[in-house]
This record gives sequence, C-alpha cells and structure tokens, in this order.
Amino acid sequence: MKGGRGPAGALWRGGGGARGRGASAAGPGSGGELRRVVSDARPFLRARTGVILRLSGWSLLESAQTFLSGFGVARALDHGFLAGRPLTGLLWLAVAAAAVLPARLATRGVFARLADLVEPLRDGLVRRAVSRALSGAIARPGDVTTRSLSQVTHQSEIARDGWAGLVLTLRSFVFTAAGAVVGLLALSPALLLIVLPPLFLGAGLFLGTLLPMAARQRDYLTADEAYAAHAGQLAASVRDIAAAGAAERTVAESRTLAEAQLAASRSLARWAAVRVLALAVCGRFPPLLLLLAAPWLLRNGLTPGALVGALTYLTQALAPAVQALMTVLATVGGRLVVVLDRFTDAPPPPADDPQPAPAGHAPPASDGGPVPPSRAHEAAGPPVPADALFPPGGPIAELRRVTFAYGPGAHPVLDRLSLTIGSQEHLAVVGPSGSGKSTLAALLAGVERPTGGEVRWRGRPVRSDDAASLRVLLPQHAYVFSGSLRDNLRYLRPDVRDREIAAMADVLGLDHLLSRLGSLDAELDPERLSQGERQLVALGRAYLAAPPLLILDEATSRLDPAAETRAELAFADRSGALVVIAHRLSSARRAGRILVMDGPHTQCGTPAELLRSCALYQDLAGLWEPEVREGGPSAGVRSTLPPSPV
Ligand SMILES: Nc1ncnc2c1ncn2[C@@H]1O[C@H](COP(=O)(O)OP(=O)(O)OP(=O)(O)O)[C@@H](O)[C@H]1O
Repeated sequence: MKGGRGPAGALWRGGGGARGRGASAAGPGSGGELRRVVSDARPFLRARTGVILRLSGWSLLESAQTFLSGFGVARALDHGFLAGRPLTGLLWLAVAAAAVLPARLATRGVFARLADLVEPLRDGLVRRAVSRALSGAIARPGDVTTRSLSQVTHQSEIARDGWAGLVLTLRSFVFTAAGAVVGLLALSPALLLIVLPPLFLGAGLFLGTLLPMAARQRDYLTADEAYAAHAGQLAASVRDIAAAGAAERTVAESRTLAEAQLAASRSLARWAAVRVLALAVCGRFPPLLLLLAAPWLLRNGLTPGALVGALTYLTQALAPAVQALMTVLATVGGRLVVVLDRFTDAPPPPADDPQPAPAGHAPPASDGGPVPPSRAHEAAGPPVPADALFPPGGPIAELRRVTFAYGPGAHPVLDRLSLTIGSQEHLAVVGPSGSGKSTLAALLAGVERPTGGEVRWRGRPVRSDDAASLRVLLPQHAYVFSGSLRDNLRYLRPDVRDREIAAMADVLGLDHLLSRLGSLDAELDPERLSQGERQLVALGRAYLAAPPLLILDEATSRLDPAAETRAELAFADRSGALVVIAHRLSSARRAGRILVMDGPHTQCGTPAELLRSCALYQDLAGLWEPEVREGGPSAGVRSTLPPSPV
C-alpha cells in the first residue's frame, strides 16, 4: 500500500515496510498518534529487557536514598531527640544524609546504561529518514525535501533527547515513589490510607488529560499551520485578491481561521487547567491531608517522628518527582510523540500517484469555500446575474481621463486615457512591451485604482463588491489546481451542468484534452499539463462563468494560432464584452475595435482605420504579417517592437 507505515516497531528499529493505519491509527486529534507510538515502542523495549533491568538495578539505590530520607528523620526524632538521646538523633540524620552518596553513584550508572536505550532509537530514526529520502528521490527526482534533512539532523536529535529525558524522569519517579511508599509503610500503614487516595486520584486525572491534550495540541498546530499558510498566500497575492474583488471574502476567511485558532488555543488552555489541578491533587493534597489528619493519627498511635518522616517523603521526594514527571510528560512527551509520529508519516508518493487536492487547493464548495489567492483574480464565487445589479444596456466599462503611475514620482503609464467599452463589444489592445496593456487590463478589472480620473462599470464607479459578478480577468499564467477536471472547470460557477461543460469543450476546443484525460472526473496534475492546456482549462472556466466583461491578458499566448482563433471566436460569439490583450495580428484583426498603446499615447479605431492612420499599428502589422503568413515557429511570438511615435 502506497503511503503506508512500517510494521509495528519498525520505526524504533529504523525499518521500512508497510502497515495500514488500521484501527489504532485514528486521525489527528484522536490520540491515535500516542497509541501508535506506544505500540511501536513495545517491541523496542522488549528487545532491551537486559538494559532496562540494569537501569532498574542502579535506580534501586535511589529508592534506598528516598527511603532513608524519611525513615532516618523519623528515627532521629523518635529514638533520638524526643527520647533525650541527641547523639542517636544525629546518627540517624547522618545515615539519611549519607544515603545521598550511593544515589550519586547510581546516577553515574544510570547515565552509562541510558545510552544503550537511547542511541539505538536515534540510529533507527536516522536510518528510516535516509531510506525514505532515497526512495522519495527515486520516485520524485528533485523532490528530496528539506523535511528529510530536518529529520536526519534536528528531529532525530529532538527525539533522542526527548526519549532520554522521559526515561530518566519516569525511572526517577517510579523508584522515588517506591522508596516513599515502602518508607510510609514502614512508619505506619495508616499513612498510606491518607496519602494514596489523592495520589491515585491526581494520577488518574492526569492520565485522563493525556489523550484530549494530545488531540487539542494537534488541533492547535493544525489551526496554526492553516492560518500561517493562509497569511503567506495572502502576502503574495494581494493584487490577485484585489483583482477578484475578493477582499471582503478574504478577510472573512482570515477571521474564520483566526477564530478556529483561538478556539483551539482556548480548548488547549482548558485542558492545561485540568492538568494543573491533577498536579495539585497529586503533589499538594497528600501533605495537606496528612496535616489535617495528624491529630487523629497521633491519637491512634502515630509517633511525632513518623509524622515528620511522612511529611519529608511527601514534600521532599514525592511532590518534586510528581512535578518533574508531569512537566516532562506535558512538554517533552508531547513533542516526542509529535516528532516520532512525523517519522511514521507517509513517504512522498511517486510522481504517477494521483493526489487528492490539498486543503488549500480544494475546489470551492458552492457556499464559497476558501479561494487560493493565486486564482482569486479569476473569480470570487458564482457570478450573480449582472442584470440583478446593474441596469441593462449602456457601456459595460468606461475609463474617464484615467491617469496611472506605479509610484508618486514615476512616469505615468496611462495619461488621461478615455475609453468606453460597449456591453457586447470586442476590443483588442495592442502595443509594444511595456506600453501599459496589462496596466490597462488591471485598471479595467478594478485591480488597480487610477491615480487620476475614474473607471466606471455599468455607469457606476468601480466597487469591489461588484467585481465578482461583472468581470473575469484571465492573465497569461493560467491557474489550474489539483482536483478533477470538472472541479477546475466549475470553479467560477459551481452549479454548471455536465451538458454545458460538453458544449463548451466543443466550441472552445477543449475536447482533445477531455478525451486525452478520459473523463471530467480525471484528476488534473497541474505539473503534467502543458502551458497551452492550462490556458485552455482557464478559458473553459471563464467561458462557463459567462461574465458580462471578460478580459484576456495574453490568456491565449501559449495556444497555437488555430486554437487561439477557435477560442477567441467562441468568446466573441457569446454574449458580453470581450477585451483581448493581443499578441498576434490575427487576434487584433478579429476585434471590432483596436486600442493601440504606446505609453501615454494611445489611438483607437477599427483595424482598417488604424492601418490608414496609425504608424505604430502599421509597424506592428508589418512585423506581424510575415509571421502569420509563414506560420513558422515565430508566428506566436509577441512583438518586442520599441515604442514608436503615433
Ligand atoms: N508593479 C509595477 N511596479 C512598477 N512598475 C510597473 C509595474 N508593473 C508594470 N510596471 C511598468 O509599467 C509599464 C507598463 O507595464 P505593463 O505590464 O502594463 O506593460 P505591457 O504593455 O503589458 O507589457 P508586456 O506586453 O511586456 O506585458 C512598464 O514600464 C513596466 O515596467
């Protein structure tokens, strides 16, 4: 099974192999990670029983120290100071203090053994990361991710350190608790009746928080990653968002993501509060209860020395051990589980393995799901019928003495340009590179605001709210996302029927791509489409959306001349205005009117008028004509004519 996990324990041995997620591998936030990691750890630990026994042997010395710390104090009081024998008292205190020395020795022994338990884990993780990186490199050349590098270096170190910390603390807790319990038992079994209930209650409460906290931690990380990804896309796509008039929708999406993050962090905080309570019950309640029960205990035969000895166990040994354990489990433990689980994540699939659309690239739901900003310029939800918003008739768009410069001191790209585009007009815009064609397209689409003058849509000043329903601007670089061909085509109009898609494919020339892919359900891998095919998909999407104003900014530049002609004729035939930034004479000639741009100087007219009166158009036509006639490889190359005076 592609994308599976290694066999149980393979991670800890560093093996590969395959294992389905199975019942224990519940999704994120369900505690599945913890269960997976624990079940993977079992065979690793079983194989190291000898090491664990040796560790335990050394740790017994720590139990002895704990035992003597309380017992020595009790004896010092009862048999020494309170009995009028201070020397005996001092002797017992010296015994309790001397117990520290073998415990220090034990620490050295523990650290020496610890390596036998920790290094194999690290070696296994590194082996696994390297083998995954290599198999990933074979499946997807050039896609050996930084994640592999991070796993080999940083993450395996985190896992090793975390695992070492966990082993040390857990071991210390177990043997300290054992020493304290034996000590309490030796002083008076009644003490256990007071001490054990809150200990068990607190421990139970703490264990009860482990799975929900792991789930909340995962929720929080997921929400955080989603917001970070969203913010990153926004930063890179402000212009596209403005193009789509999607600012409000984008703000709403940001707010939703931020609220999800807030809810996740609140939920995490609530569980953290439960954990603090567990810690208090476990560590603070036993001494408190002991003091409250002291009169009753003393009346029933407990000696004062035993009471102080018991308090020593609780405050000097148990409470710090509980605190350390819970802190380590809450911090290092959580991180360890997350890191180990990342090592068991599915390796990157081979290139021919179709992927489900990632969340951010999912096709939109009809209720207006998240819009990847990179395609936000193409739309913002299904278009509302234009007539519902605007009175019919009249020009669809109008530039009134529009001036535009890219900065306060910059030379204006457009200088007091006036232009009216009829609601059924087909206008071509031509001009040398840098003459301002794309700038004009952006102004017409409401992506850029004029520095001077005004742009109007249907007789009203441009409002970003109207953008989604009025116009589609298709740039040269077509956006196609991972998902089915149908979802890609329906993006601007989710309610579109297959019948309409078939008709569109027929007129626009998308049928070849459709038959190559097999069906509308075929998954598109954007990287496996040619630039021309991507443009066809984007054109099909725009055709189905049928906006009242369609602006093609070299959106057919990667089609061959025949395909371009077919697409443009199909668009010209449909109802609505069409503005084409043309890069071929044939494309310009099809338009009813042509706007020739030469920086701030522009001239507008029919093709015939311009051939007579516009020197730049004559130049362009003269340059393009042989290319069209020859139909050679240069036929589709756009003009790079220097500007010439009109
Ligand atoms: N974001 C920008 N910031 C500053 N200057 C810009 C920006 N975009 C375009 N320009 C400048 O504005 C002028 C017009 O650019 P524009 O892209 O509109 O021309 P164009 O006719 O579409 O060119 P091409 O045919 O090469 O796409 C150019 O001089 C360009 O360098």
